[in-house]
Amino acid sequence: MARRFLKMHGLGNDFVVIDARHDPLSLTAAQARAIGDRRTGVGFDQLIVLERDAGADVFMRILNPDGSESGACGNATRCVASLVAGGLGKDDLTIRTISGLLGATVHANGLVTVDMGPARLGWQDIPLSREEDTLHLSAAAGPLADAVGVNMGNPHAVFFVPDAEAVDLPTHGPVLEHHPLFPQRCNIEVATVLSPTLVRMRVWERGAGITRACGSGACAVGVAAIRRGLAERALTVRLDGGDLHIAWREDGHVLMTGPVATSFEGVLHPSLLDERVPA
Ligand SMILES: N[C@H](CCC[C@H](N)C(=O)O)C(=O)O
Repeated sequence: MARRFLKMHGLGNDFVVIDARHDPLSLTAAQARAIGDRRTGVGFDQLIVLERDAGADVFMRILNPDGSESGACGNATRCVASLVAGGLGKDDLTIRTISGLLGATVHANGLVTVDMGPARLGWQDIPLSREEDTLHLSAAAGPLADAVGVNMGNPHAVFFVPDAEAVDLPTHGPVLEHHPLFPQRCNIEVATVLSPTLVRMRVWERGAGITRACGSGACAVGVAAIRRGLAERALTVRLDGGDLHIAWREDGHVLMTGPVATSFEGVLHPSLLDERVPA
């Protein structure tokens, strides 16, 4: 069966969004990988499937290009909020993920704020494979060491470095993503504090590799910088694709504000959804 989709992005972190609220769709990991191939499929950093939810305006399922599922995607949550708000004719929304219920507000200027929920900081929350102080993780690769662990609905390890531009992420990112300290693998951020209100970051995403932006990663970087005493509770995080504004409230919730964009709409050819498609 052919399926309509939207291509959306937040700061160049791009998504195939399939609205399955009226026509349920259950995708296998192999189907997600097929759609995600940038030459033989459509290509995406994350595949988002919208479903109906009895207790929220919408449920969003988040799949990586390797077919794995994630509990959070900050940039896609902004895109989904903007899309669903338009359809429902309201600016304040609730969005459920497998990690919980999020609140979002679409502002008159088009920017969207998502309450990404509380940052979870215990070693079991990240999760780690053994008890460790999440302010100083033991996982290391090349020059990268002494990370801060943060769970934003998905796992993150933030490495502060003198110059984030100089880090060889294609080499060290996958080693750290698969480090034995992280039983569910990990999203890896390298960050340089430019001032107490401005942090530069680059990301190696679990299941996706280098992307131009990662919203949950920007939240994790903000929280990590604040925990280390390097930043104020409201700051700008500068990603390859642009800036996100992050605020860590006293109650633990992390607010993320940034832009959304729609680039095109299309129809998936039925062969991409064929179960026999090679993985
Ligand atoms: N790009 C997303 C994160 C995707 C997370 C995914 N790579 C994982 O946790 O496996 C964001 O804006 O937050």
